[in-house]
Amino acid sequence: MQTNTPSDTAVVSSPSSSADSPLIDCSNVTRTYTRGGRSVFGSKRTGQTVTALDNVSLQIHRGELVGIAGPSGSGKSTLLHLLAGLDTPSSGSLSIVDTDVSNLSSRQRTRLRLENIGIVFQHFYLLPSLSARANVAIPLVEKGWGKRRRRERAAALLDEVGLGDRTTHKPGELSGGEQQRVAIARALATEPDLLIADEPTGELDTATGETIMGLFDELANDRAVVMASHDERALSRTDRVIRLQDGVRLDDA
Ligand SMILES: Nc1ncnc2c1ncn2[C@@H]1O[C@H](COP(=O)(O)OP(=O)(O)OP(=O)(O)O)[C@@H](O)[C@H]1O
Repeated sequence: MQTNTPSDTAVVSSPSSSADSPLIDCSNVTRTYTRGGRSVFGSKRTGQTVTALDNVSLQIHRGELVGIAGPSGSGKSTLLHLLAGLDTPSSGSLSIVDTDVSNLSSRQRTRLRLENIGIVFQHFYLLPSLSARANVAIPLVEKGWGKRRRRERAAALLDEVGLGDRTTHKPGELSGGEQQRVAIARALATEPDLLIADEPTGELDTATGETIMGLFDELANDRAVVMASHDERALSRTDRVIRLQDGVRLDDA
């Protein structure tokens, strides 16, 4: 388990933040990559430098279900990783849940994610040897909760996503849609304000994808849900879609 210094906990937003302020405030964000690390130089491709995101601005509020779309290589994952606090911009400003993430250390971003952000991936990433309930409880272990409290909370979350009768099943005994719902329940364990999902319906058949989108729609009532997707059917269920091409927002171009 990770121990946190006082400066780590200081990054967590205060509950006094305004209800109207955006959960995500991204202003003129650029992210460049180089093969050996990040670069401060370059536009588009210069030698080994790639501009994956180019001067992107957006705001996302509580209550919104927002899609991020674009062709392969357009910068969706790069943007999602920034919004999830997994990465920091090369330039520009990015605030997540009233916290300026631009200059946070990796440890401080870990803390921010644990307190405020749930993440769902295309491939679920459940631990195969653990029950659905134990998988959902993993973030609560990191938060230091006792076993009984963790089990109760995990069972309640599985009930919330319609898997109340599957708590002791292992991932291998569940369908793809059920596994994704376990992954969503796990992402919700710490009651995050922000749920980030990368291709959440990519592994699922159409009907199961629809079920997951219905769940996201409900979950966005009292938090923000942001999902990157190639799936136009899933994107049509969102409140709005931010479209990227070559790292640029199409509606800004
Ligand atoms: N770690 C990295 N190092 C170097 N270049 C990278 C890195 N990650 C992404 N890129 C490049 O940045 C650009 C955007 O990539 P990104 O993965 O964000 O696109 P994407 O829209 O998510 O694509 P896909 O739909 O195929 O997942 C691409 O040109 C990609 O090759």
